[in-house]
Amino acid sequence: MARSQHVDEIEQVLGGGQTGRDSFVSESWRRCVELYGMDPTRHEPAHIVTEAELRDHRMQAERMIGAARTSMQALFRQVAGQNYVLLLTDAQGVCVDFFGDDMFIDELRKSGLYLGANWSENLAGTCGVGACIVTQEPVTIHQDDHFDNAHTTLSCTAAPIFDSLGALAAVLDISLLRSPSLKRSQNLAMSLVTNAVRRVEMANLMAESRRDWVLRLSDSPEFLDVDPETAIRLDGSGRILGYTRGARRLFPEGGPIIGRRVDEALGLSVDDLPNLMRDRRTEERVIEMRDGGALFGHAIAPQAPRTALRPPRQGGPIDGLSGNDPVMARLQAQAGKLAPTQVPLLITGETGTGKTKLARAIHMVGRSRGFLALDCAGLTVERLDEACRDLSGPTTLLLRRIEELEERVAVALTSVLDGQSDLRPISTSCLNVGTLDLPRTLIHRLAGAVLHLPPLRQRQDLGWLLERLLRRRAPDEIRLSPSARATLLGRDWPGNLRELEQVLDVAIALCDGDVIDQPDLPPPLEMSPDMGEAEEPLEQVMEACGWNMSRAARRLGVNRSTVLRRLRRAGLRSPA
Ligand SMILES: Nc1ncnc2c1ncn2[C@@H]1O[C@H](COP(=O)(O)OP(=O)(O)OP(=O)(O)O)[C@@H](O)[C@H]1O
Repeated sequence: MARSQHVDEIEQVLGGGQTGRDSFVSESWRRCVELYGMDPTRHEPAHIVTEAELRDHRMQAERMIGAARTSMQALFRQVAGQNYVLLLTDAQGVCVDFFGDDMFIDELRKSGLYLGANWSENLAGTCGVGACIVTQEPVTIHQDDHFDNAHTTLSCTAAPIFDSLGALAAVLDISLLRSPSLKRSQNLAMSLVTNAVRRVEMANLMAESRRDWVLRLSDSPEFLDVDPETAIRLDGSGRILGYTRGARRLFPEGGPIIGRRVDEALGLSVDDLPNLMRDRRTEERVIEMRDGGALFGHAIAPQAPRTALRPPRQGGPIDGLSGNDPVMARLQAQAGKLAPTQVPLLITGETGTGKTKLARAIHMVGRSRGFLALDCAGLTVERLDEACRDLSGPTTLLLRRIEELEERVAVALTSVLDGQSDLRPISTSCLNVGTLDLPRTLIHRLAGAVLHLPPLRQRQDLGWLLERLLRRRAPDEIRLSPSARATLLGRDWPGNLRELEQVLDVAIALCDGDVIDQPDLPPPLEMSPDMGEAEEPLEQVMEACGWNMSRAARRLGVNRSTVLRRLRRAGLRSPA
C-alpha cells in the first residue's frame, strides 16, 4: 500500500468509517491521533533508550528475563532460519532481551527490533508491543496495521506476560522485518508466542513458590507433568497466593483471584494435595471443577526448608485429619511435634486407616525439601538404588507397606539410610512393630517413633468424616437421609477410610435427586474369615488357617513367599 493510501485509511477510520481492519487496530489508530497527538503522515525512527536507562530497565526486569530465557531460546530454535526476531519488553515497552540473527543485526537495530527500543504506543504509535500493553491481550500488528509509516513493513505478534499476582509484567514479541502480505501468515507465530508465554509464566510462578504448594492443572493427562496449562500457588489453608493467567478460567465470574480459596473452584482442599503428587498415576489425578468439568492435577510440595522446629500451622494438613476423636487428637499432637524433627517414623494401622495420608501430612509440615515415595511390595535393590541415587538435600523417604520388603532389599535399604543422612524415612505398615519380620538393624533405623492409627470403627468422629468426605465429593445439595446415615454409622468398616470413600462414591452415583437413601448404599463387603485383622502373631494366624500357606497369605495381606520366609525366620513348622 502506498504511503498516501495508508494516511487516507487512517483518516477514514478517524471519521468513523469501517475499512475492515481489526477493531484493536482502529482503536489504537484513534488513540494515536486523539490521545497522543500523532500525525498520520509521521515517519519516525525507532525510539531507543540510553545505555544507562537500558541498564535500569534490565535490572528491574531481571527476574522476568531469567524466567523467560529458556522459553525464548526454545522458541528461537523453533523458528530458526525463518528470520524471526524475539523481543522481551518490560511492562513499559522497553526491549530488555533479544534473540535475532546476527546477519541482520544492523537492519534490526535500525528498525527498533533490538535491545533498548521503546515500543510503548504513545512513542511508537500502533505496534505489536504497544497494542498488547494497552489491550493486555495477544495481538498481531501486521505491516500497515502500524500507525507510523516507518514501521509498515514489519509484522509483529506480541503476547502479554503476567506476574503471579495477575499484573502485566512483560511482553513477548516475535517480529519479522519483511513478511508475506497476508496477515494470517502470522497465525502460527501467534500460537508459538502464546505457548511460550504460558511457559514463562509457569517458570516465574515456580521460581517464587519454593516455600508453598503449587497445583499445576491440565485438560489432558498427557501434558500434565511436562507442559501443564496453568498453575496456582497455595498457602497452607488452601488460599491462592499466586497464579498463571490461565487460572482465570477457574473463576469465570471474574474478580480478584488472590486470596480466594481453591475449594471455591475445585472439589479439593489443601489436604488432598499429597494425593496429586507425581508418584500417583497421571490418569488418577482427576480434580472435579465446581462447574461440573474436570481437570488433571499435579501438586508440587514446598521445596525450601522450613524454619527449624516450627510447630504445625493451625488448620494445617495434620490438623485436618480428624474431627473430634480423642485418640486421633493425641496422635495428631504427637505427629505435629515429631514432624519438624528428623526422627524416623513408623506409622501402623489396618489397611485404609490413612497411614499414607498421615505420612504425607507429616512431610508437608516437616523440613525436608524432597519427597520420594516407594512401595515396598515388589521393590528391588536396583529400583531402590536408582530412586535414591540422585537425591539431594533433606528428603522424606515414604516407604509404604514396609512388611513387604524382601530380605535383600531390607539389607540394601539399611545401607542407603546409613549412607544418606539427609533421608528421613517415614514407613507405613499394616503390622504392629512387634510382628514386623525385618532385620533389627533396619527396624531401629525406621521406627524412631511409632504412630498407630485407630481403625475407623473405633473412631468417635465418624459422623464428621461422613460429612467431610461427602462435601468433597458432591455438590452442596446432596445429603444423607437419617436412615442412610444411621446405617453408615453402625457399620464395621473393615476397609476403614478407603471403604468409606468407596461406599460414598457408589451412593452418590446411585442416588436419584439430592438425597442418599438406604437403598443407595452398597452392602458391606462380605469379609471371609480369612481377611480379618493382620496383626495376630504368625503362629496364631497359621493355626487359624489350618497351616494353609495361601490362606495365611491372604489373611496377612502378603504373598506366599513372604509367609514362607517369615515361617522360616520364626522357626515355625506345620504340626502335621
Ligand atoms: N483423615 C482422613 N480424612 C479423610 N480421608 C482420609 C483420611 N485418611 C485417609 N483418607 C483417605 O482414605 C484413603 C486411604 O488412605 P491411605 O492410603 O492413607 O491409607 P493406608 O492406611 O495407607 O492404606 P494401605 O495400608 O491399604 O495402603 C485415601 O483415599 C485417603 O485419601
